[in-house]
Amino acid sequence: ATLPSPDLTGLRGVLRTAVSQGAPGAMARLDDRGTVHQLAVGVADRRTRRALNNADRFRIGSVTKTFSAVVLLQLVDAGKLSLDAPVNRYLPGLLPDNRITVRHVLSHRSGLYDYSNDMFARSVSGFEAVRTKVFTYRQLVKRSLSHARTTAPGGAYSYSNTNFVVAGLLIEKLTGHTVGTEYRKRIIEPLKLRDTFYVHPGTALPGRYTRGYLTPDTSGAALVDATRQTVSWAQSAGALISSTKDLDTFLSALLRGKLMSAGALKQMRRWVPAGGSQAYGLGLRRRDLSCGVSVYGHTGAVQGYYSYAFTSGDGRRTLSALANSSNSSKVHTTMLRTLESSFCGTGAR
Ligand SMILES: CC1(C)S[C@@H]2[C@H](NC(=O)CCCC[C@H](NC(=O)C[NH3+])C(=O)[O-])C(=O)N2[C@H]1C(=O)[O-]
Repeated sequence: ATLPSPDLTGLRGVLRTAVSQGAPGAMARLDDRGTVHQLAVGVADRRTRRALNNADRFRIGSVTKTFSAVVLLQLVDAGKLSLDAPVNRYLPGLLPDNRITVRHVLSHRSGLYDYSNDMFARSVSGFEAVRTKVFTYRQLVKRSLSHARTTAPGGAYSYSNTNFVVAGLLIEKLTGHTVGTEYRKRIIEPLKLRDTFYVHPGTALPGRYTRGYLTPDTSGAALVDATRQTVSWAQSAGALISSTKDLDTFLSALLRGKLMSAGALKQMRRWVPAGGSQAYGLGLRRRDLSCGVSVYGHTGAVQGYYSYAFTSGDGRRTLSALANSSNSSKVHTTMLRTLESSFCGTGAR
């Protein structure tokens, strides 16, 4: 079915609203069957007042989870991994329950507690305590296992970064390489993603980038420049750097079946309810919009950066957006409306 025409006026209005709500800058790149629209409002740097531009790279947070899922599904295609095998078959003794499978982990149904809940209960001090730290995957899993599980294996969806730290451990065990190497070999180089990097444990963003600003919990307190960080608390769950252009390319290629077999993509698109108008597959979100259109991709929230990368079912219309702000439900809710303007057009409710 053909999509409604994009509402570019509405899209620009959404970005302007996000900036009026406290984001220093907001931008979006819409690729509609090869016709590209790039919009940006506000600044990349509050000190220099340099204007934000779609050429600016940024931290993509949990959009990284989709990259990690792609690597693992390619390993399924290669016969090196079974989605319904226990994680402990590949990583003996890692998890306290042999019933937790790879599929449970990739669909947030493992019951593994999300260690970041404790880590960032106080947003600024929690961030400052870890921003330059380097964790091992096993240290992060250990933090999770110090808490009770949230559900029995295969129970209801319960989002947890721990799941995609386990995904990183699986990638490194099954390939003998770092996740950075596997992202580069399997996704970045084949798709020519020139702005996409995995620099962990480095703290610098390569080349041209936007700074990111964490909103403190205390209303009216000064924004915290969160740009320099290792993102070691997330790694394979959230540490990639990319651009709106590269995310458009990645999500479109994914939904057009360019990154794995049709069978593996079908597995990735087996949905479980994820609250409201959302569903979750394997490292992939489905959002059902007001006009009845469903879009596929992921959102990201890492200190200083809210990111959004979604495509239509046929991968022909793709939107990536960024606000260089975080810890602001107002900005996040507003930025989600970029999807409505892009895929529902003026018919968005
Ligand atoms: C489910 C989400 C939104 S949260 C999850 C992951 N990001 C995190 O788990 C980091 C949370 C702390 C971020 C911080 N918030 C606080 O410190 C709050 N006390 C801020 O906003 O800067 C990511 O990315 N995911 C998003 C996703 O998957 O869409």
